[in-house]
Amino acid sequence: MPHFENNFAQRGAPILSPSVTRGFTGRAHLNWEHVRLIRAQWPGVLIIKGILHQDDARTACALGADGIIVSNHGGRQLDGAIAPLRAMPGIVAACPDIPVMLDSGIRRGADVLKALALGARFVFVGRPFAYAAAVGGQAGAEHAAGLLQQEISRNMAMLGVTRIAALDARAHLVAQR
Ligand SMILES: Cc1cc2nc3c(=O)[nH]c(=O)nc-3n(C[C@H](O)[C@H](O)[C@H](O)COP(=O)(O)O)c2cc1C
Repeated sequence: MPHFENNFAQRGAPILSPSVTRGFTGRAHLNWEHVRLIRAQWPGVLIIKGILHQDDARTACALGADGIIVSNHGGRQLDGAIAPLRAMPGIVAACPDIPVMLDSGIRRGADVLKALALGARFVFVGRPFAYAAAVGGQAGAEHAAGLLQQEISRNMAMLGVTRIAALDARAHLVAQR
């Protein structure tokens, strides 16, 4: 089983153990210097997840991130954190040269289309697939993926869009003030 390796990595009980205790002993030591060190030591693709502010996005780009996932971790961490969809435009503008991706709260095909229209190159889905797998195993997850696919296709038809690349915020979204 994979182990959570957040902060101070310690091998221990697997994530599914009922007796697992996760070590979040102090986070004050974490800063962008760690990203710089990781970038220097890791020659592979480096994606930074959890960015919600364009200044952080700019820093991540400057430090050599290959991609960003705009995410509030499914709204499970900082209560009141903004929705990734709201942060997207500023972050896409701040990082024009790397893929900007998004997760958190994607539940329907229309949510996927909104994220793509705002400039997301990929959209990820967490709990819906976890729930589907819990209920129906692989068939459940495939069913959930199929539902999303159908909704995306149907909504694109209703928008009059035939290609994902044709999605555009100005044409297909209305800004709320
Ligand atoms: C049970 C659970 C554990 C998670 N643990 C982590 C984690 O350790 N690190 C992290 O970056 N995100 C974590 N996430 C957040 C997911 O990676 C993802 O951002 C989120 O589920 C996406 O939102 P959604 O579930 O609304 O689709 C976790 C999510 C769930 C449901």
